[in-house]
Amino acid sequence: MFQKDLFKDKVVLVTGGRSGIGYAISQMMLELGAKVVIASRKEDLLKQAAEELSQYGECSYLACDIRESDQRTALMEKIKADNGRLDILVNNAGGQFPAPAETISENGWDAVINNNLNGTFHMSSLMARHFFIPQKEGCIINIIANIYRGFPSMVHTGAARAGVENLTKTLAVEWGDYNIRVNAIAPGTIESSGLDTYPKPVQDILGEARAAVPLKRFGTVTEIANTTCFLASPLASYISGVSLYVDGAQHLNGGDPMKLTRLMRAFTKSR
Ligand SMILES: CCCCC/C=C/C(=O)SCCNC(=O)CCNC(=O)[C@H](O)C(C)(C)COP(=O)(O)OP(=O)(O)OC[C@H]1O[C@@H](n2cnc3c(N)ncnc32)[C@H](O)[C@@H]1OP(=O)(O)O
Ligand SMILES: NC(=O)C1=CN([C@@H]2O[C@H](COP(=O)(O)OP(=O)(O)OC[C@H]3O[C@@H](n4cnc5c(N)ncnc54)[C@H](OP(=O)(O)O)[C@@H]3O)[C@@H](O)[C@H]2O)C=CC1
Repeated sequence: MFQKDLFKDKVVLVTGGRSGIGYAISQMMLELGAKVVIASRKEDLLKQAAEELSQYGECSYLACDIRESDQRTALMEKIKADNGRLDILVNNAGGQFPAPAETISENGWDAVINNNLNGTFHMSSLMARHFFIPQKEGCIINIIANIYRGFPSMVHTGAARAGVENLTKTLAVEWGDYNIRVNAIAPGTIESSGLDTYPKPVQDILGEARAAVPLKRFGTVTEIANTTCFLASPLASYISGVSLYVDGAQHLNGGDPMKLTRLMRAFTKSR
């Protein structure tokens, strides 16, 4: 759909690029000519993904927990040593667990905030200071979630993603001085490996949730990759500071938002 060499010679970092949405983004970027670096925690799976992705172009990897400062620095140093620059950062790594708010422990809250909010900000700041600001050019895309009506069953990630939505606006303004564009994508429910990690109550409501989406289906990883490539490309050269909902209008009408919370309460009690 895009011009074949759209990202020729561009260096792209995709966090969480070993699976699901991040993998699809990495594959599409490679097919469009970019050099892609993927990073996530599980080194074996990451290595395997980088080997598979190498059939589409130049893909390298480094294990990195985005919550750990020394690991983020090692990633930045590798990109500098291998490529000397970075053009596009896709903050896709993230995750959470469904749980009624009253059951979330302090550590559970902190783990999710550190993952989705702190990890995203620190990665953006590091890459901006070392690459985008000196280059006077850069592009950041933050993958968030559908938080339009809060996020019942996942209060921690709702708060974290709202923080990222807001920092997207602030950084777009502050870093406009350096010709850095910053945007976010809010996927609705996407058919991806990520969904398989969720417990039974989530699996039980998926049919009903799918039917409640105005477009009557969940999204695909390719649809999120398409949007990422559009926002990262010159086609979007005047777009900065926006959060684009890619969700078949699910944020406007997506069924009973409390159903999962009620099921999770019953599920938690039964364990
Ligand atoms: C209709 C459904 C719509 C869905 C829309 C969204 C979909 C997606 O986002 S799909 C992508 C999902 N993928 C993932 O979420 C996978 C990644 N997730 C994680 O890695 C975890 O959720 C994590 C962020 C919490 C992992 O952090 P980590 O530091 O590795 O976690 P620990 O095991 O050390 O636990 C820390 C703390 O958190 C508590 N905790 C972890 N899991 C749960 C759980 N399922 N339920 C309750 N509490 C949990 C854990 O107990 C620890 O707290 P303490 O016990 O108090 O120490
Ligand atoms: N699928 C969906 O319906 C939706 C997904 N999202 C978000 O989109 C993103 C991708 O999700 P999806 O592909 O579906 O799910 P996956 O679970 O497949 O992807 C999550 C990726 O993030 C990596 N990751 C998680 N935590 C860390 C960390 N601390 N440091 C580095 N890497 C990490 C994981 O790798 P590893 O385990 O090796 O670290 C994995 O590659 C996530 O942020 C997710 O929350 C948002 C809305 C809906």
